[in-house]
Amino acid sequence: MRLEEAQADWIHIDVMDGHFVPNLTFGPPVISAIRSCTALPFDVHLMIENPEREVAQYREAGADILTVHAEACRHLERTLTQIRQLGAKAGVALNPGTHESSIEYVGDVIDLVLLMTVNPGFGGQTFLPQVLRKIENVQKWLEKIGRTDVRIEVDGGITGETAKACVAAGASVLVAGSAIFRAPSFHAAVTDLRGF
Ligand SMILES: O=C(CO)[C@H](O)[C@H](O)COP(=O)(O)O
Ligand SMILES: [Co+2]
Repeated sequence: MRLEEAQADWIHIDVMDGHFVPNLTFGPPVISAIRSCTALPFDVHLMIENPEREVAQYREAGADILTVHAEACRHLERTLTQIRQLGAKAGVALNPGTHESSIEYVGDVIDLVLLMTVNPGFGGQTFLPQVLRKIENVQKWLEKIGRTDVRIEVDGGITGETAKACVAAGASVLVAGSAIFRAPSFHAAVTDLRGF
């Protein structure tokens, strides 16, 4: 697999339902079909309404990390606990316009915080620099509650330059779509991003 050769650490998979975001991708059958292609962890980003109804199917399909949007969950704590009970790592995602205080009371049941650095729905968008302050705030909050094991992931418009600023602010997982898939060499693109 080309992403393994490129030495990517995880495969980030964007699931969009056409309701939570104005775009539609695929569901568990496609994830299940590609599961046998690689042993790399599947980092599944669920941009779907009411994810609690579907997390078990995505886990069954091969997700290692399941990230749900705080904006899409009526009972966020319950959904994150449900993901952990399924044996997956639980991630919570925030849109650029959502304040970090919306995850203040779920600090005990998360393994990852995904901060969207574009409005979700499409690849190839421009990084929103105002999210850098949110990365710093989340990093400080995780330190305060003694959860420095929780990773901060950034997603959207990540390039060499924006990656550097995100890592300086506290991010440790970089999602890159266009920066890898539009590059002449996947390996060179991953190596570039790993430099930060
Ligand atoms: O969740 C996403 C969009 O909703 C994608 O993961 C993200 O946009 C990655 O693509 P790019 O690096 O091209 O911005
Ligand atoms: Co994503």
